[in-house]
Amino acid sequence: MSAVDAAPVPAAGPRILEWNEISKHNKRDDLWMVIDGKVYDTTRFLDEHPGGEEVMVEVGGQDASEAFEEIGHSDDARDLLKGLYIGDLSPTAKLGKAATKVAASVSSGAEAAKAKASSSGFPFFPLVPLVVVVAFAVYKLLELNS
Ligand code: HEM
Repeated sequence: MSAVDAAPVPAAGPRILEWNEISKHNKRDDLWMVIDGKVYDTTRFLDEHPGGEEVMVEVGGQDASEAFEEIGHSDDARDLLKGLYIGDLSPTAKLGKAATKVAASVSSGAEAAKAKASSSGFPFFPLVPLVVVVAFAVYKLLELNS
């Protein structure tokens, strides 16, 4: 074997993966998942997972960050991830997720405000523009009087 053959393959940087590819790997015998923007091939690890196979298959081909964090996995579990790493989620896919999250939190905020308004028995929510108009009128009156 020549010296050239023995040389390590130069790192080409992480493999960038899109959801259309990742989502195909959602089966017991071919199972990927994304945790914090990194893609892991968990197929080999499946039958060793102390939490069982089922929970892993459920998040196969998807973003498992929340599920992974919710369990409160140990540092040992995080170390295991390194051996399963196969690439990074593409930056545009990450942005898409961030946008979805923002939209979801904005709408859930609005839903919460509505729920709050209706649960008090009085519809405060539609009154917001009225309050603004009244406040503006008072401000103008005070301005005229001064
Ligand atoms: C490749 C990703 C994962 C790895 C390397 C991993 C590793 C581990 C390890 C080492 C444990 C033993 C406890 C610990 O050390 O924290 C564990 C337990 C567990 N994991 Fe995972 N896990 C992964 C993904 C997931 C996902 C996605 C879920 C949920 C959907 C999950 C659910 C659980 C549950 C329920 C337990 C049992 C906790 C208990 O009985 O106390 N795991 N996992």
